[in-house]
Amino acid sequence: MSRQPPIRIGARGSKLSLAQSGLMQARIAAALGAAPGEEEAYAPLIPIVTSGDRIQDRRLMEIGGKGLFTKEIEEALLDGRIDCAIHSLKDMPAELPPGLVLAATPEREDPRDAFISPVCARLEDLPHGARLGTASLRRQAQALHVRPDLQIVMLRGNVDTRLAKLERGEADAILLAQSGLNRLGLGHLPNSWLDPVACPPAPGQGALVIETRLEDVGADWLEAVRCRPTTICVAAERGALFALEGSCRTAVGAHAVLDGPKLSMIVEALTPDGARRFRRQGETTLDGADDIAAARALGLSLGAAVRAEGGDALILPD
Ligand SMILES: NCc1[nH]cc(CCC(=O)O)c1CC(=O)O
Repeated sequence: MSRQPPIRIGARGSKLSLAQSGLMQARIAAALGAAPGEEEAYAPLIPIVTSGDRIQDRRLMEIGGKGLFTKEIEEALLDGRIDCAIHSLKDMPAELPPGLVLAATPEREDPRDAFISPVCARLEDLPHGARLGTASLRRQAQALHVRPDLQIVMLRGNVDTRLAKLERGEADAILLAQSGLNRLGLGHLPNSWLDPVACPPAPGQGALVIETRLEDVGADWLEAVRCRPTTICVAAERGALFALEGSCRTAVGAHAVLDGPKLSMIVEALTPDGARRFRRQGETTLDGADDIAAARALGLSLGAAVRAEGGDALILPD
């Protein structure tokens, strides 16, 4: 017998995290049989502050990596204080603590990176030596690959903070995930988007994921929010991440698309300065037997090929 309501949802306090948790709260409550207005009774949001939320001024990788946004939430899950947590899939490390699982992935939002600038319409059009604000090693390397003249300025913080820094002139342009902007009601801000094949986004970008304890993975309410095509695509992308030992210290992009039974994907990794880029494209036809494993295998093999070619040059030294 799986857990009955209430299903307590652990939520970080950032605006984006609250927006994402709010979206999923409505879906989960509906799956549990809640009528409109009963969301808090069926699926209450439990606020949790993480170390990552408290530290805003240094690069993620310098302060301990992706795990900083998930550690306190995962402790609450393991202690039984909450029953699930909603994350951006791209923020999840390749491996989870024992006892926890990424239990369900709903429909993916727009996976692309968006370009926002008061100066010009596209990344390619930035003036020589312009300042691109980002704290993401992948965005830095991908931008420098096409525009080695650009100056990268560290622009960390949540979406609002980064937009405010752009407004104040701390950078000439920034790159942000379109999905996050959409969820915050700011989807109209970008001037243009990076092509996801030419410049693949982070593995899993645009997808949310529900993390639970292992024993709850079969619950009916989880089944109700799963999206099969998204699950297949992100299995491939996270396979590539795993093969590349992806962390905040490697610039890895992966983008998978499912068209009927045909799964195609592109994987790339770059040296942090963007000077060298290693890419593999591949596809497989899914036969319905174990599509998620087949998708992950495609990502693993393309990722391993990129890793073999790029070697240690792909990893940012300490
Ligand atoms: N690293 C920050 C982060 N984590 C998840 C998102 C939103 C994108 C998503 O849902 O994948 C963002 C903002 C951004 O990259 O612009």
